[in-house]
Amino acid sequence: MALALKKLASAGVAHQLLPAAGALLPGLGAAASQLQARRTKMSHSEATNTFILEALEHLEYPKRLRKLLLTPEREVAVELALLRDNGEVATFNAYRVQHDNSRGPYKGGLRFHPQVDLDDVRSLASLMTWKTAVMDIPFGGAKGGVTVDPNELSERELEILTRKLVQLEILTRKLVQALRPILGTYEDIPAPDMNTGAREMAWIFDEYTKFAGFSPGIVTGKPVWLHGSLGREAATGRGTVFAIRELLAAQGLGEIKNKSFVIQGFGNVGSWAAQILHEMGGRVVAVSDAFGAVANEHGLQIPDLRAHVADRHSLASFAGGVVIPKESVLTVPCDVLIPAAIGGVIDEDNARDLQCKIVAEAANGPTTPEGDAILRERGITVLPDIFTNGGGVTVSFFEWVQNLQNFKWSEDEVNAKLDRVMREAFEAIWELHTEDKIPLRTAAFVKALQRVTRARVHRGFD
Ligand SMILES: NC(=O)C1=CN([C@@H]2O[C@H](COP(=O)(O)OP(=O)(O)OC[C@H]3O[C@@H](n4cnc5c(N)ncnc54)[C@H](O)[C@@H]3O)[C@@H](O)[C@H]2O)C=CC1
Ligand SMILES: O=C(O)CCC(=O)C(=O)O
Repeated sequence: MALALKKLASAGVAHQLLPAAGALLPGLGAAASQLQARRTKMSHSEATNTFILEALEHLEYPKRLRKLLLTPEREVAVELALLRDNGEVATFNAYRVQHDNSRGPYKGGLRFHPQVDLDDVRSLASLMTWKTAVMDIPFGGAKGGVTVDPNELSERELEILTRKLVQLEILTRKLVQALRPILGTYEDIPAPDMNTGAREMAWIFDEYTKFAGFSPGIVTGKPVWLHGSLGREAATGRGTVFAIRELLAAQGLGEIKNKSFVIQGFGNVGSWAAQILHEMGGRVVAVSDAFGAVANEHGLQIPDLRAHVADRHSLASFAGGVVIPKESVLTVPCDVLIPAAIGGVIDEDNARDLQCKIVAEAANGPTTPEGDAILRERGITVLPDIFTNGGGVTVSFFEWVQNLQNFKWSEDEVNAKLDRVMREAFEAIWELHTEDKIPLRTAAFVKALQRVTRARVHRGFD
């Protein structure tokens, strides 16, 4: 605690915060443990707030800041109507939550998933605030989502839905904020997340450009031939691998070569992480997606598996491995387990069954607070999501910078810059972790809270 406060003081903030130290956040520890003690499952945002509250116990911040840090600045919910190919009208709920912009424009992905709801998006938006702060890139945090299963929409309908989302967001925010649209190159910049990618980002760019004129920086993760950045598609997976490499070195466990990995989720993040681990000599012994799982204790031939899936074959029909139940993938023995799909998959029901030394959270929010407590107890190191998957938003930042400059960096340049950002972020949280003897997740939240609070306090509250 002392160290964290000392660091805050050296950042020139403590003098503004410490006078209120008498008004320490009372009951924070109690609140966190009450939440943990609840028998019913926490919502996604309760889970995220539990981690924030735990980190706040290491920072003597005045109570008045607590609500500011825990709750989003703006939430917009819209209903999108879509004329289906069969002539019927369907409606979909969509959300954009802007959590914090103390350090820069709101930034965060847009997810199309049947389980999306406001609480989910709220939690993901908060994680973006802490992620951009841990990575030390000048953005805030936001997230968007549409409650839809894109597999049930034709390609034509999906495009219409995306266009409507942008139009309705701008329209709704204009209504709420009188003339000030909430999306903007310097306001709120969406990006890919689950079930969205370069195709959807191209539609968003095109649609927004109709309102505001040529605006490549309005969205990141665009196709490379349409103002996207080289390296963005692979960036989250690549950053995850860099994060694991740093941890292995810091723990004296050696290199990625010959280590074994299991990956849940074989979409953008999971498949790129698998590819890069494979190129570095790692053995990916099992992978799963929403429909099945495949394993090979000698290591799957990842380039062949990626080609197999790209050819629209099911993952489980890959001949180079054996089919296993997809639920069992988390408990396959390995050095490093990489959840790279949905949230809340490691919980109190399965955390005792994991057979890995490290969990590298490529997904957002894959571990519940209850699951996290069990992993800590078992001595399994968790590389937290707000650092591990920060490579995506980091290269989004690079894409945005290139767009602002109308300039293009080489892929090597992008990857080298990503490597440096990941290393510096790791060093910062590793230092707190070792000096203050706190888990890496808590260290990451403490570092992020310090950076966000410092910016907010120095900007003032008027
Ligand atoms: N795309 C990006 O740049 C970033 C993504 N993330 C996070 O990474 C995770 C994955 O995102 P993407 O790869 O972009 O999504 P994606 O849509 O490309 O792929 C998701 C994968 O997860 C699988 N999946 C879904 N439900 C599953 C389940 N219940 N069990 C096993 N597999 C399941 C899908 O079949 C698919 O293979 C998400 O949590 C996302 O928020 C985080 C940072 C950036
Ligand atoms: O690339 C971005 O701006 C954000 C990606 C994202 O949604 C995430 O990191 O969770």
